[in-house]
Order: sequence, then structure tokens, then C-alpha cells
Amino acid sequence: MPNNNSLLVFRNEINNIDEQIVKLLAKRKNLILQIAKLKIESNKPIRDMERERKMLQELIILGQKYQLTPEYITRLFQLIIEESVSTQKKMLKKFCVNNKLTPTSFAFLGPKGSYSHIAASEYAHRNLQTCIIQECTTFKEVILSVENNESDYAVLPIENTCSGSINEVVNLLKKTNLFIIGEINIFINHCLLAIKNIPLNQIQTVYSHSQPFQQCSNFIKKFPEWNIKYTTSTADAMKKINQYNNIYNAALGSEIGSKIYGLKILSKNLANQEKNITRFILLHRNSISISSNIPTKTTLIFSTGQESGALSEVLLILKENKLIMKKLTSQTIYKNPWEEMFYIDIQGNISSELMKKTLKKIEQITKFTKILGCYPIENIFPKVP
Ligand SMILES: O=C(O)C(=O)C[C@]1(C(=O)O)C=C[C@@H](O)C=C1
Repeated sequence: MPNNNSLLVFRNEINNIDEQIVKLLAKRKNLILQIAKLKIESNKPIRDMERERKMLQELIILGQKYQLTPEYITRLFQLIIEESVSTQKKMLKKFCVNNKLTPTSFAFLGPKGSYSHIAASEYAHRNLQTCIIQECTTFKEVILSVENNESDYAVLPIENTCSGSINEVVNLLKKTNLFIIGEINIFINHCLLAIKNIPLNQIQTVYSHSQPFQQCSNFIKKFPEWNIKYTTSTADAMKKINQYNNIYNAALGSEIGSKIYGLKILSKNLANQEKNITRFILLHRNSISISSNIPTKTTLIFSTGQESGALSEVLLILKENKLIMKKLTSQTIYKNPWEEMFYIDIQGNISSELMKKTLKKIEQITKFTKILGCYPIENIFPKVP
């Protein structure tokens, strides 16, 4: 039986420590409110995953010096950060209600300055929404962010006029339970950026996402001596150039990105085609219904066996019903070479009797059909800068 006196002494000391912890947490919360105010004024995202990662890493190392396990420290600070994010979200919501703004968070392939970021900002601007940005490192993470209710919209590139369909995104659409609710076309003006203005023949390594290298292949071919390094996005490439601080490095990126990352433009308009446009789709957890007087398109994916003519039967159904196909792309299914998957945009409203009848017929003759959404056709084409 412990000595009652010493137990009381220890408990009193614990009470004092717990009181200090509560006061420190209250102090931390006040700082979080200041940070939230700064972020609202500068339209910065609430979550900074890099900051959280580094902070937890340092706290785990510190905890280990005092024999506190990484699991304990992680659980404790994840709870503290969760509360901090929730506090900031509440403050943002209140700000938006008071200012009659609709707070809308967009998840995209980051970091900021990527073309996906530009697409999200432009879409939010056109729809009078305050754009809260959630930078992701993969397309899959973009989708999960919305599926897990961390963001409202997923912004994903679906095709480019130079490099065609972005198959990785098309593949993800087959599995997600999100719906396409909108689209936006962004003029892609790829630039070659570096930390200093140097002649192109002095550049040694160029960083970017695989898409810009495909879209600017004619330009890249002029410099066979360049080392090519792939990154998760154009903004990731610009961020790396900025961090590496090596004058012989360059990135394929955007003019907006050069301002964000303080880079010089060595060359611009580098795409093989003059009008290099990427179409982005916006996905949400719920589908939308559009009035019949707005031009819409309905997107679906379907897979057929490799029976000859399987696809042409589908196209015949569209023809018979006088429906216009706006896009068709196909790809073999991974580990399933005898089956093909098709992504198709049909001009028309899913709620029309004609579309319902047509989709029913397509479902009857295909192995798998999934309707991805019905949404307004974007009739605003990007202004050439
Ligand atoms: O430092 C910030 O930007 C914060 O918002 C604070 C905080 C935190 O609680 O430490 C919360 C959310 C962020 O993702 C990162 C850190």
C-alpha cells in the first residue's frame, strides 16, 4: 500500500502539471486563432501537411529523449492538431457566413503554382467561391481527400490537346464513388524556368511532370544533352529548382509558378502545339442535376469483351438516338488484356428520356458501365495569354 502522504504529494504535483498543460493548450489555441486569421486574409489552405510532418518528426525525436514512445507522441499531437484544424475550419466557416462567401475547398495535385492549382483557382473565381486549397502529391490523394470529406471538390486533369488522355486519372475514375460535376479548360503555356537567366545550352538538368515533357517533346529534343528528371507536378519541379538553388537546373512550369517560386523565364510557349489546352474535371461526393436549357454532357466509362464490333454496337446506339459523342478514349485493362475500357462524353442531359433510354441500352450490351456524371459543358475557352 503506497504511503498516503507521498501519494498525495505526487498527485498534487500532477494536478499542477495538468493545470500547466491546460494553460499551454489554451495559449496554443490562441496562436492557432491568429494563424487562422492570417490564412483567411491570404486565402491560404488550413492544412499544411509538410508542417505537420516535420513537427511530428521533431516531437517524436524529442519524446524519445524522455522515454516517451513515438506512438504516444504521435497519438497525442495528432489529437492536438486535429483540434487545431477543427478550430480553424470553424473560424473560416464563420468568416464566410458573415461575408456571405461560400467556403469551398479544392483538392488538387500540388504544390501551389501547379496547373491544377490554376484550374482550381479559376473555377472557384468563376463560381464566386472562396477557394481553400488542399495540395496533394498524387491524383489518388486528390480523390481520397474528397472521399474522406477533407475537401469539397477534386480537380483532376483528364486530357490535353497535345498528349491526349491522362490514363492514370481515367483509371481512378473507374474505382471512385465521386461524380464529375464540372469541367474547366486551362491554356497551358509551358515555360522553361531557372533561378538565373543563363543560355539554354548551359542547362544540365530539367525537372517536370511527365505530361509537360510529352507536350514539349519537340523543344526537349533540341537539347539531347539535358538530363530529364520526373517530378509529381510542375509546381513540385519549380519548388525543387528553388530549393536546389543550382543555376544549371531548370524546370518546365507555368508563368504563375515563376512568380510563386521566384524563378526566371528562360523560354516560353514550348508546347508542340500552339494551343496547348488541358481539360480538368471537377468531382464531388454528390452528383448534380442540371436544367434542360443548359448545354450539358454526360460522361460514362464502360468495358466490353474483345468480341469484334463490341464498341461499334455502342456507337450505333448513339447514332440511332442522334446523340453526339464529344470524346472517346480507350485503354486495355491492367492484367486483363482481353477486355477494353472506354471513357466517353456524350452531349446531352442524363435526366432526358432519350439519354435514359440510350444508357439503358448501353448497359445491356456492355460488361461494365459506370455513369460518372452529368455537368455543364464549359463554353468559356481559356484566353491565350
Ligand atoms: O502552422 C499552421 O499552419 C497551423 O495551422 C497549425 C497546425 C498545428 O496545429 O500545429 C495545424 C494545422 C496545420 O496543418 C499545421 C499546423
